[in-house]
Amino acid sequence: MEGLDRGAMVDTWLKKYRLMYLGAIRHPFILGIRDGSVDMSSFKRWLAQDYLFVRAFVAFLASVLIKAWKETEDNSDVDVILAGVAALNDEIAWFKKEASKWDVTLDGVEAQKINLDYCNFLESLMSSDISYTQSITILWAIEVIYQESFAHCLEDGSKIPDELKETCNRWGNESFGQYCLNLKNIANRRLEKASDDVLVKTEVSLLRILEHEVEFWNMSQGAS
Ligand SMILES: Cc1ncc(CN)c(N)n1
Repeated sequence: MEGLDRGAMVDTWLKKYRLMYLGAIRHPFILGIRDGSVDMSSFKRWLAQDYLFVRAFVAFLASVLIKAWKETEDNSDVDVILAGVAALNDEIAWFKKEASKWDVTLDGVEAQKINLDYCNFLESLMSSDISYTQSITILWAIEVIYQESFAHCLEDGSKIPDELKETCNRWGNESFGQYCLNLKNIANRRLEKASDDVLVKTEVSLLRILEHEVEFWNMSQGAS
């Protein structure tokens, strides 16, 4: 597409959809964690539903890993994604531990419709018809929304209850921030050389991710 600085496509999109992005990273659920006013039943609902989402996300991440292995020349992209797979392994263990701390049952918990819709969308992105460029950009978007949301909870002036600090650290810590930056750099590098068709498909799916993420927070606060 003419007139676009493709080297920083992701940044261009973040500017273009700034309000939607802010809706995802400054959602009232997150602001409630930051100022300590969060309703604990919402937090518990989020915990159980996010555990289910993360199990689907593992499969999505595996699909991105396979695409990176097939479509890149050296090992650097695969190594970045592999670090994400390792982190997700810890994340699953953390969800189980956190759930038992809050007396939340994970076995047999049913996904709510909003969660199911999101997981179905994620599954559609695992198809081999979806390019590596689109997949890695989507992976970055999903991760950076959590990273920016929870990092905000840790910024100056926050009043997070002690028992939620670990949750905020999980996604708000510096090394997760670096992982997101690595994903963003890969996405920008790929988008620079992408066809117009891939660019359009990626932009459309990015918008859908923003919508699903906002809906996910809404669901945590009781929307169905
Ligand atoms: C809904 C959602 N979005 C993103 C993430 C971060 N992996 C997550 N755990 N859950």
